[in-house]
Parts: sequence; C-alpha cells; structure tokens
Amino acid sequence: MTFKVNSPTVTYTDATIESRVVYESTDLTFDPKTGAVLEVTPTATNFVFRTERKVPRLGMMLVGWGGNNGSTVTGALLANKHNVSWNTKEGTRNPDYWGSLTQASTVRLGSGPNGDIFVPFNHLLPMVNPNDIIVDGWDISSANLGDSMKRAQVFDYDLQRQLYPMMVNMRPRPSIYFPDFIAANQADRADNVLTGSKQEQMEQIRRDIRDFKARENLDKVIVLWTANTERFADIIPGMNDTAENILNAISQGHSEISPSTLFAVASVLEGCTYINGSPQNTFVPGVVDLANQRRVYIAGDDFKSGQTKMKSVLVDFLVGAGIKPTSIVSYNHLGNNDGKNLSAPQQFRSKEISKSNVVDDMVASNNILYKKDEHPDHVVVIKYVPYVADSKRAMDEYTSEIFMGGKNTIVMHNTCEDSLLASPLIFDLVILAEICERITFKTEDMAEFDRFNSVLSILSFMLKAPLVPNGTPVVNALFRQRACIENIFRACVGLKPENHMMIEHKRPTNTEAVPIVRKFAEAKIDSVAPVATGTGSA
Ligand SMILES: NC(=O)c1ccc[n+]([C@@H]2O[C@H](COP(=O)([O-])OP(=O)(O)OC[C@H]3O[C@@H](n4cnc5c(N)ncnc54)[C@H](O)[C@@H]3O)[C@@H](O)[C@H]2O)c1
Ligand SMILES: O=P([O-])([O-])O[C@@H]1[C@@H](O)[C@H](O)[C@@H](O)[C@H](O)[C@@H]1O
Repeated sequence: MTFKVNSPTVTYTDATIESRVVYESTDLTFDPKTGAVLEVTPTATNFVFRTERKVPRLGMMLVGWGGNNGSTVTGALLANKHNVSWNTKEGTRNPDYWGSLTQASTVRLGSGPNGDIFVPFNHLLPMVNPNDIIVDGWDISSANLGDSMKRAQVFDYDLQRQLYPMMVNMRPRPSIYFPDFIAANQADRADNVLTGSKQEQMEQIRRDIRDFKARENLDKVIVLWTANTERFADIIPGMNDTAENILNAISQGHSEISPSTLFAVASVLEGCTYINGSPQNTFVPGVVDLANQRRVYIAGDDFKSGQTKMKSVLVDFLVGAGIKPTSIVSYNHLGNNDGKNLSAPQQFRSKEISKSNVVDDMVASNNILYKKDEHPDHVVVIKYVPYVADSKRAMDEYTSEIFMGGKNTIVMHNTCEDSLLASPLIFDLVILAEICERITFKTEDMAEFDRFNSVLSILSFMLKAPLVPNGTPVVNALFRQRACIENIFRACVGLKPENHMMIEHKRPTNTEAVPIVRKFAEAKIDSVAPVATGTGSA
C-alpha cells in the first residue's frame, strides 16, 4: 500500500486496518396490487470492516495445469518473477501483467492541483504479489509444463526458449477423469489419471492439497479449475442437493458426480477457496450447502475474457443510452484444445449457456425498451478451426432499434488471444479471493465479525456467469462489477464509494466561496463546514 487515509473512522495497527463505514442504500415499498414503487427511503447501516494486513505465502493449485491457460499462467509468473525479456520481430519485450485488474489498472483517489490522482488498484489493500505465488496442480495429461507451453503455442519462441528449462521439471499430479463429462476427443490426452472409487480419488486430491501446502510451507492454498469444460451434471434431489447427500453420493460413487464437483468438495473440506473458470455447473446445490456450512469461499463460473466481456460492456452502453438491442449474434472460431473439446455438443451447450445469459440483467433493467419477458434475439456459435490455434476469432453483429424507427447495426471482429486474455484473470481471481479471506466485517446486529457469504460474488468481474448467493441479483454489466470490487475495497480503508459526481469542479466560476471540503479531522461526520483553505482533498 502507498497511502494511509487520514480519518477518525480508520484505525491502522500492525495487524489490521479497521474502518467504520456508513453504508448507504435505499429501501423501497411497493403497491401490493400493481407492484409499482410507492416509497423510496434512503437507508444508512453502520459497518466496521477489518482487514488483516499480513500477506500470506500463497499456493495456487490449477486443475488443468498443463492446458493452454495453466501453462501460460505459469510461464508468465516465471517471466515476471525472473524478469525474463525476449526478442520479437518488433524488438525486445519485457514481462508484464497487462489485462489484470489488480496488477495493471488504477483507481482514482481524488483531485490534486494538476487534476485527478490515480493509484494502482493493488495499492488499495495489501494484496499478494503474483510473482510470489507458488504453483502446482493436476492434469489428465502427463506432459510437463515445458512441453505443455510448447503445445499451447501461446508465447513467442524466444520466451518459450528461456522459460522451458524452468518449466520442464514441473509435472502435473494425476487427476480425476470420468470420460463422459468431457468430449470423447480428449481421451488421447488422458494418460495421467487416478484410479479407485470416487471417494478414494477425492481423498487423494485432499492429500495432494495437504502435501503441496506442507512441502512448500504455505500459509494457504487456493484451488482453481482451468481444465476442460464439462457437460452439465443433472441435479438429483436426494443426491446432490444438500451437503449431507452429496457426501453420501460420493461415498457411494454416484455416476452423476463430476470431476469438477469432486475437486470442489475436496477443496472445501480442506478449507481452500475453490474457483471455477469453466461454464459447467460444478456448484450443484450440495456443494454450495457444504461451502456455507464450512464457511469456505467458492466462486465461478467461466472466465469472462473476450467476446463476452465486450458484450457486457456494449449491451450496458446501448441499454444505458436508451438504445434497444434487438438481435445479438456472436460467432467465434478457435483452434486450441478448448475449442476441440467445445466441438462436442454437450460441452458446447455448457459454454452456450454461460455466454448467453450475460445480457439478462441489463435487458431486465429497462422496462421502457423491453416489455416483460422480452429479450433480444441472441445466438452463440462456436466452431473449431485448428489452424487459428489459441488466437480465437470473435465476430459479432449487434442490431438495435434507435430513435423514431431507426436501426443501428454494429459489426465487430475481435481477435481474442484466448490464453493471454484469460491468464491475467486467473491471477486476479486468486489474488482477490485471497484478500477476501482476510476481510471480515460487523454490523450492529452481528455479535461477531464474519466474512462475506461463501458464494464470493464480488469476483463477478472476471466471470461470464457469476455465481451469487441464493436470491441475490446477478450483475453482468462490467463497470458495475468493477465498481463493486473497488468500492468495497475503498470502504475497507475508509474511502467513500467513487460516485463520479466531481461536484467540486462544477461550481459557478463567479462564486467567492471556496470549494466545500469535508475534513473529518475538523468536522463532525454529520456536518459539512466550509474551510478557509481551498486545498483539494484525497
Ligand atoms: N479465454 C480463455 O481461454 C477461456 C475463457 C473462458 C473459459 N475458459 C475455459 O478455461 C478452460 C481451460 O481453457 P484452456 O484454453 O486452457 O483449455 P485446454 O484444453 O488447453 O486446457 C485444459 C486442460 O485440462 C486438462 N483436463 C481436462 N480434464 C481434466 C481433469 N478432469 N482434471 C485435470 N485436468 C483436466 C486437459 O488435459 C488440458 O490440459 C476451458 O474449460 C475453457 O472453456 C477459457
Ligand atoms: O470469454 P469469451 O471470449 O466470451 O468466450 C470464449 C469462447 O468464445 C471461446 O469459444 C472459448 O475460447 C473460451 O472458452 C471462452 O469461453
């Protein structure tokens, strides 16, 4: 962190940052007959946020470690850690974490004499440095990470050449493989698989987590799925609908328990946050129930890296501007192994679902444009074209109705280097999940400090199909998701939410009075007193 907040509402000790926050919202009352809003009442709730300042020694275990994303994440970490630069036809390139919210974006602190002041996002709170993360994981393919990097064809040759010696001795642990959950075309990779009952395999994953933690002297481990997309599992009452039932089903080896669900259960039982970077329904109700019982974080689903990320911006812009998208056609082709797996109908269906639901909240927000249950036509097409490898081509057409019967059509070609866009998100998911493990909060009606809900919806910014606590709203609009993370972290250090009003810069030029500046040190929280000097405030 590079700044301290000067406020009587924030207390810094060696161990913690404690911040007293008034969380303001609105309470609505409705007409019971029509559902129309009757009253809007501003509300204020006193929160105390407590953040542990000690950054832990963190282990990240990737399921699918030998894949394009897994090998790219590993190589990028090593390149940054060891400052490996490489030659390209455009000249020398240096390692970076571009595309990472925590490592390459900034937040506005306030205004200075020469305009707005921005600081790196990861200066808001003490976060893990990705260079310090220790990596391990599993893969059904026995290929070492050096060969996996070559197979992925993501990095430039000169970078691969330098990284290979650092990665060739990294070997994925044998993994859980049930052929009917992923495409049959993946079978030729599966030479590194566990055997035994589902219970025995799940226990082995738990031993692997404990072994990694002990071997590397870690403070904590976070497990993240970046293995192939599975088909959806059937939700079966009495089997995977509660924590007790799913544990029984695993002990009985029920066929509908997927590898990803076994990894999730193993992680939760080991007290490790589990993140799902793929679209399948790993988090069947029994897993969510178990995570809530054990107060362990789970998050998902499906990295939001390229075509869908753009969609969650474009549709938000259109609908927010009062323009009505009526047809959205998203086509893409890719040639990596993910694309090969997605060429199978059931695996494509998982991805189609996660890519299709992303507009629902934005459409539902505007009943001027859309009648009840009215939606744009929305089509998702994915084709496997080996030649383009990891360089996914996305082509989109957005047709919208505009003013007075007009139509607008936006056509976009978006070359999404899949792994170079997804890998920064993997760092963000793990780093943000880790800092969330060090944040607790208390309100007046809570006897003790407690952590967030076990379904860590704050990570939605990185995910196509955000998993949220039952009964809570799903937000896909990208900038609302970003603002959620930033403003919660701002609250943890006593800063107000960024509201973009900048009203201090909108005063009549002829006014004599100096800008109103609230200085907690001089003014009571419930009053605002003009001050003699017009200095900008952070
Ligand atoms: N931009 C992106 O790359 C992006 C965006 C969103 C989601 N995803 C999802 O991320 C996942 C990984 O993408 P990728 O491009 O790295 O794919 P990939 O096929 O290159 O890597 C997946 C790896 O998982 C391994 N695997 C499969 N089943 C496994 C199991 N049960 N246990 C352990 N390993 C297993 C495979 O052998 C492979 O090495 C896919 O599900 C993909 O849909 C990727
Ligand atoms: O994130 P995004 O670019 O919208 O979606 C992508 C899909 O279009 C693509 O088929 C596949 O590469 C990735 O798994 C990713 O899910």
